[in-house]
Amino acid sequence: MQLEQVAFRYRRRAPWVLRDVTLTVPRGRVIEVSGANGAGKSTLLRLLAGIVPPVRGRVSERPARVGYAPERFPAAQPFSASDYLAHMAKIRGVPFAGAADWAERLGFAGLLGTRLPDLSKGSAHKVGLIQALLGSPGLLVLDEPFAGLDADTRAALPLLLADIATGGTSVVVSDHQAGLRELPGIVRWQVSGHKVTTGDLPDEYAIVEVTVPVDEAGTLVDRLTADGYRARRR
Ligand SMILES: Nc1ncnc2c1ncn2[C@@H]1O[C@H](COP(=O)(O)OP(=O)(O)OP(=O)(O)O)[C@@H](O)[C@H]1O
Repeated sequence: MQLEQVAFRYRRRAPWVLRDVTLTVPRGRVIEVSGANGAGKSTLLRLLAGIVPPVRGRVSERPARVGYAPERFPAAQPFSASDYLAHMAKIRGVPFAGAADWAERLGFAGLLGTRLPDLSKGSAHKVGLIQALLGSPGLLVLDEPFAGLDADTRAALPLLLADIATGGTSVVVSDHQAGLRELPGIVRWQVSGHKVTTGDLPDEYAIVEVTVPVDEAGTLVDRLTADGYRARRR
């Protein structure tokens, strides 16, 4: 999936939130989107998920099935969690059993019969996550998924997301709480100054991995740095 020269603002003549955003969403990776409050992270996520269309530019090759969990789950709805999820599964044409599996993995199984307005904030948030995960989306977009989660679920979520990415899904996550900090292979995007910095290398650069004895690592990094290369010890 690609964004080409995408620009977005919420109203005509309002300030641009994002401008000239050109990027490729890698398949099968977890992508962490960070940036200051109000930088435009949620806006970028809405553009990726197709909740809002770009004002300028083009979004192409979005996977057919997209899962999206907004920052705040709208819990003021007169259904039980399981009725709500069964309804969402039906809309997407996927079996409800998937919702029950995710509920189990997120420690929510015992609350499926609870009415949405009676759920705690964190539990309601889990319903938002479960509905996004339904039906194996090719693109999974989660806005602040760690917010309000209990310690066990917070600890489990990074590996669960990595697992989903392994199946080929692009998992895009905005995260103020550094919940994904330790995840190996994570792709990092930074939103600031209306732009998105992806850290992608320009075509004329390559990454070379070198294995050296531990006691030579520091010297090698210093030498490469002195020679003008970007080197870091892993
Ligand atoms: N529905 C909306 N209508 C008008 N302006 C909006 C709307 N949503 C966001 N904005 C504005 O767009 C800008 C970017 O907001 P956005 O929510 O994308 O930032 P963010 O990086 O996700 O912030 P935070 O870290 O606080 O969640 C802000 O100036 C915000 O006021």
